[in-house]
Amino acid sequence: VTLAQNGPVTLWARDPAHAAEMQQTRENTRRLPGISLPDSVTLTTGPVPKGDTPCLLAMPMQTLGGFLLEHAESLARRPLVACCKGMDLTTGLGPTGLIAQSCPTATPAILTGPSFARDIALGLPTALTLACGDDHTGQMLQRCLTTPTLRLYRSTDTLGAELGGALKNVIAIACGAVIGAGLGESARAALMTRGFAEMNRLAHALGAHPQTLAGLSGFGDLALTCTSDQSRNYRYGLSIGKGAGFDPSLTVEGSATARAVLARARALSLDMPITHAVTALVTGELHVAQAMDMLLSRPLKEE
Ligand SMILES: NC(=O)C1=CN([C@@H]2O[C@H](COP(=O)(O)OP(=O)(O)OC[C@H]3O[C@@H](n4cnc5c(N)ncnc54)[C@H](O)[C@@H]3O)[C@@H](O)[C@H]2O)C=CC1
Ligand SMILES: O=C(CO)COP(=O)(O)O
Repeated sequence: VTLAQNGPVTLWARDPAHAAEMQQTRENTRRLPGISLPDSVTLTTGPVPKGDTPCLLAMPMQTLGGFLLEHAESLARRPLVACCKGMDLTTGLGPTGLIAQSCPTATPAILTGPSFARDIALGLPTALTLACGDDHTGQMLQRCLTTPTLRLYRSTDTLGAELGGALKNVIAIACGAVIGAGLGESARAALMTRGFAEMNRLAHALGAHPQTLAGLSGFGDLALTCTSDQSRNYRYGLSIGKGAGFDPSLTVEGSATARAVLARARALSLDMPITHAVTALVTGELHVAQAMDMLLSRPLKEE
């Protein structure tokens, strides 16, 4: 919706019936009700159109690998901008890592940072990170994808940018759980801060630039997602804390990502206690009180 201000946009959808419905109503009533699709958005379905124009890949993380393999021919030799946040359970890779593996002739990039889809579509001011290892392509993407209300900052650190977006969702589930369980805002601040330390520990071990985590894609998105009940990850955590049900059709990236991150951390002998606690919460191994006991009873250490 926001990119349509810059020129024509083709919106590809995998479900022909849904594409036809969006074409007719000019609205995505399932995912973004109340927002009109501008006239410059054209709906398409079937094979992804070939070409050399950038493609934005906006789908849940655990479906990205299958999508890349299925459409590899159409996606070759063009910039592919991942919009998803997470770590693939099968490979332990983030979105740009998966793109590099599955579409080796494409140029991987990632668009990430603090932003709710509805805020962007409503034209509310938003700032994001656009990371691309090839800075020439990154500059082109920054120009093409910036709109009057969406301001993009450029980076070449795709690994750091994608780790920030993946890891903040895990911490947001933890924050939702403590608020839902009535454990207080001081506990949430502690989780956000120690969660950020955990994010930095993994990012450093994997070779990300330390400054990237301090930017929009790391600290910025952590601040938004851990404090807003617009966030599905935070709301999922709230439901765990309250012992309430949660709509399973909603995309909650932090749940699978917590498990994928824990597996990578273990392989690197890294201590990630909050990720461990969130994994135990989402798999039902521990209740919130037990997870909190586990965190509080750890040996005392330097900050
Ligand atoms: N909604 C938001 O505010 C934001 C979402 N994101 C990220 O964007 C990614 C997608 O999230 P949302 O769009 O919110 O989820 P959503 O659940 O609203 O929509 C997911 C879309 O992906 C499609 N999809 C599902 N499986 C697919 C497959 N196998 N192949 C192709 N398409 C498939 C669905 O039909 C649906 O249109 C997530 O990684 C999320 O973290 C990032 C920033 C903001
Ligand atoms: O990534 C987001 C905000 O930057 C969206 O958060 P949720 O996926 O938790 O809704």
